Amino acid sequence: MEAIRVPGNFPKSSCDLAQGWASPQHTSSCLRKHSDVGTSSLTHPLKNLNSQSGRFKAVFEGGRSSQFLRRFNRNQLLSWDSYTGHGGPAYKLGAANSRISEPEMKQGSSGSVGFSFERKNFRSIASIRVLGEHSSTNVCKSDSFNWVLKGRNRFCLTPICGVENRVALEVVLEAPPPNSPLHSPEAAALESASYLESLSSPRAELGNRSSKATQTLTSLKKTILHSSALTDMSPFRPGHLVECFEVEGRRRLSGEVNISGAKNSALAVLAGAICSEGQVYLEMIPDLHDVRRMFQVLQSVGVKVQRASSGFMIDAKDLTSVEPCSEAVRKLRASFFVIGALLGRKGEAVVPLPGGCNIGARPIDLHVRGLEALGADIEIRQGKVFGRALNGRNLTGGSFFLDYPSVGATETLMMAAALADGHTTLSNVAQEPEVVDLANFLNSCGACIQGAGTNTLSISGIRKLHGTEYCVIPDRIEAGTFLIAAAITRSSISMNPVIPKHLASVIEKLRTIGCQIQVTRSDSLRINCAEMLRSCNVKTLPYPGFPTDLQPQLMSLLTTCSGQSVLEETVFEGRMRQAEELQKLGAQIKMSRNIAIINGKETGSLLYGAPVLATDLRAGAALVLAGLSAEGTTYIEGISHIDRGYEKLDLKLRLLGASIQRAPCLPAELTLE
Ligand SMILES: CC(=O)N[C@H]1[C@@H](OP(=O)(O)OP(=O)(O)OC[C@H]2O[C@@H](n3ccc(=O)[nH]c3=O)[C@H](O)[C@@H]2O)O[C@H](CO)[C@@H](O)[C@@H]1O
Ligand SMILES: C=C(OP(=O)(O)O)C(=O)O
Repeated sequence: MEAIRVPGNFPKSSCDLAQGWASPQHTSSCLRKHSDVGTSSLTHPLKNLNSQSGRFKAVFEGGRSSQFLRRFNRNQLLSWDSYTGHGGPAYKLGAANSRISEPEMKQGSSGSVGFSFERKNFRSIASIRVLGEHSSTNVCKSDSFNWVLKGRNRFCLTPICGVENRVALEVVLEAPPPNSPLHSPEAAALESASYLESLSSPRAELGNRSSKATQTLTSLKKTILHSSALTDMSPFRPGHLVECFEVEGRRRLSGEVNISGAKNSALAVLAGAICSEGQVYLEMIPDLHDVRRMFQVLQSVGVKVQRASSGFMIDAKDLTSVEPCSEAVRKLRASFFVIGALLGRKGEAVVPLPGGCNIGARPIDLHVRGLEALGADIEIRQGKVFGRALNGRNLTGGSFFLDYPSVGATETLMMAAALADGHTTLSNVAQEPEVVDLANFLNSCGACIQGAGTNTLSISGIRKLHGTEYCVIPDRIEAGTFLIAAAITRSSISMNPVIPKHLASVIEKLRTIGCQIQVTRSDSLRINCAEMLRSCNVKTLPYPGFPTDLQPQLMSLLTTCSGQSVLEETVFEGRMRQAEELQKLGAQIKMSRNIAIINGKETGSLLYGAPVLATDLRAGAALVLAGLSAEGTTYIEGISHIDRGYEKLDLKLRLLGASIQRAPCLPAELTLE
């Protein structure tokens, strides 16, 4: 491999800080102030490199000055792409480091530079390694830099340790052989990295999610982004290069993590917005693939969706169709719940059978039978559910007992009954916080729903619902995932906003195994974990029992606890597929149907990094957590599942000090060849 050294020469006094680390603001001002210093030059002409040579190494010294990078640019092979000293691309691209606390991230970030590699010399970037080096008296650690692939031949590098007087970076680029998949047009899949990083605008990035919807509807009418930009999807195609998470384990986490709005509430409330004929302003809507797909579902029946202020404005006044887009519906479970709202509003609906996590059969019989009890005629053919009010106009109130307290069926029927003629009683309903959130939302639109949070709902139908402003609850499953992340890494972290009551069963189990959890404010939690945690037995149940959506993550944790744990999944029959993947990391798990017997030995098992596959959303989260604890590197494929339901999981973990990156990888079926 050829190496090019690029020396920089920056005066020491200007940017030094006593501790060797600066706040981003300080770094930024240093960068601006001294952009005219530095005498970088190429000691080896890059242009002499043979484009076929495969890889080269470039070493930058003193590389924290934009000017320095501009000069580097003039050597033609690297072209300066973007630079900001304060709150610009570094922020937007999600550059993060454990040493930058979240409030600092909000205000600005250290300098970020984008590099473009001209294609005449390098066809594409296969991988980048950024290495820190000792320089002068300061130590620059390798995790003091962050990089993001921005496409086939562009990447963005962010030196977090901008205060270092003399910094050396080593960037290794590999130009793959001409027949590599990277050279095919499909290499555009690499751009998914930048897509994922750019999912939210800088303002939305870890922003103040706890703020309530305070703006008036009038001011919110000044929307800032049109809806077409809200539903862009990643260009993944089967068989092409995909992203995986690369997790370096055995690092402690610290700091505070910001919890997003609840996925399952947001999706239900978005479906519920169809019930309203007024303008609905929603806050705490997380930026997730599932939410974007839900926007597509709404838009396909004529609902207007616009980003407004820090939330979204939804206008379902003029519905143009009762048949939502099949492609979007088939990608998530909650999309199906719109059938209740459409039948309620229009007296008819045609909704494809839904998708969602592959965790069991997931029938819709309770939805169907419940709708029939409300006066709908339902027929299922060609993968679609055709429903219409028997009287040709509206649904009518009725009584229905759910054989199982299904979350989705309760939500579907609540929406339908809210608009039906007359009174409805639903018994043995789900009591999950997301069900209560939907009821609160519909009531804020003028619906009359009583009993949410108990096992019986009493609903008086109201023909027309009005607009509202509503803030979705924080995601208890995301919060639970971070609690377990702290436990599996034996760390101490805080989180906010949360509703501690929603996590009661989870907190209780974590305390049983030895974690200390304090409710520090009404909406904040802190967890401290000792080195030795002990086993426990857990069974998933409908709320307020232990949530099935945290079972896979808990399984990862229990593999590291001393003694034998028995974990039973009772909600979904196929939700322990992560066990097989955890075994690849060395976990001692014996499966018997839906029961996992986990042996953590006397001192708890040590996991070892390996390539694994996320088979669904929470299984993916479980593997990330296991990777955080494992010795070595864990590569997690199938992370599109994780992006369905976690808002920037990797960025949030990095902010806590984890080493987790998105990296391009060949999907399993290609690597088998
Ligand atoms: C988008 C959303 O909110 N998803 C959540 C919702 O899924 P979802 O609403 O699909 O889950 P349900 O509560 O409906 O499912 C629970 C059980 O009931 C069964 N069932 C369900 C409906 C039906 O008509 N017939 C039937 O037999 C299911 O197969 C499953 O075994 O609740 C689950 C249980 O808390 C969570 O894991 C999901 O994250
Ligand atoms: C199972 C889940 O989601 P969905 O119901 O959307 O598949 C989940 O959130 O864990």
